[in-house]
Amino acid sequence: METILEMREVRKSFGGNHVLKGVNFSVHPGEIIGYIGPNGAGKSTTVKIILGMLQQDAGEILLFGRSLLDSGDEYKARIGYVPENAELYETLSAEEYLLFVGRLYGIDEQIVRQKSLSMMRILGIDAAFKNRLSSFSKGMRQKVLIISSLLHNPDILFWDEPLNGLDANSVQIVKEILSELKKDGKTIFYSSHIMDTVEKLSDRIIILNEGMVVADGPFEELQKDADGTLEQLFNQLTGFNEYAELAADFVTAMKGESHYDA
Ligand SMILES: Nc1ncnc2c1ncn2[C@@H]1O[C@H](COP(=O)(O)OP(=O)(O)OP(=O)(O)O)[C@@H](O)[C@H]1O
Repeated sequence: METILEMREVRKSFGGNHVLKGVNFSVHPGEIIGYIGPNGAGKSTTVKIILGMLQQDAGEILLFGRSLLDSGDEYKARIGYVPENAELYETLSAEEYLLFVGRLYGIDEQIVRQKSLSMMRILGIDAAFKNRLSSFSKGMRQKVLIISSLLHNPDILFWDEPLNGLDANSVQIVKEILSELKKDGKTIFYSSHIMDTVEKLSDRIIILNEGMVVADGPFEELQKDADGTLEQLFNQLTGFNEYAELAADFVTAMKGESHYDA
């Protein structure tokens, strides 16, 4: 089957911290992939490597059929990225920020203004089009980031925690938008900690744990081994079953009754 993205034995360490220990997976055009794992598992690191923001120590990445090592920068015009913790230019208005992003992609100003305003209207934030981003709430900022990642009509989306800060209604819209984008032939690679969304939305789920892919398949297939929800499967595969004990320890620590020395 044709692939749009291939990770082959990708490794990355920060000092002595071995974050990616040989990551392998493939993504096919038009798939919605949920990339999940515990905090610090290396999800954002993986995406940053694919986007050329970090360099892997070893392994190969093929995007659009070419190794990233000899792809130059042009491939980035076909990618839409929502970073996990984006710094927006606070002093710019949403309009100015989106025009700035549009300019980076070489899109005509009038088209950017019209697209931005329409998308903002649909997401319910068009009244703030001319307001400074410093006045935007967390969810409003997230919506601006989502819009900015789509202005250039990319082929593949890398959305890191796209539902961050969104209210339940907005989550619903964004989920539907992802389904529409899929229908339009886009490939979507996203990470999220909201397990029931990942379970329902993803064609395939890739679970990263301790630097390795520990599960890769449609939920229905993964479920055969777990016989439960994605959350239960996630807990099982990441070896996490002592939450009750940890919660009790946490409250003990809060009261200053913990046995750990400073
Ligand atoms: N620039 C960096 N320098 C040093 N260590 C880093 C750097 N970026 C990431 N790390 C480390 O790499 C590990 C993986 O981080 P990463 O942000 O990829 O995790 P994640 O799976 O996206 O986590 P989360 O679910 O919390 O967002 C963490 O231990 C983190 O501290």
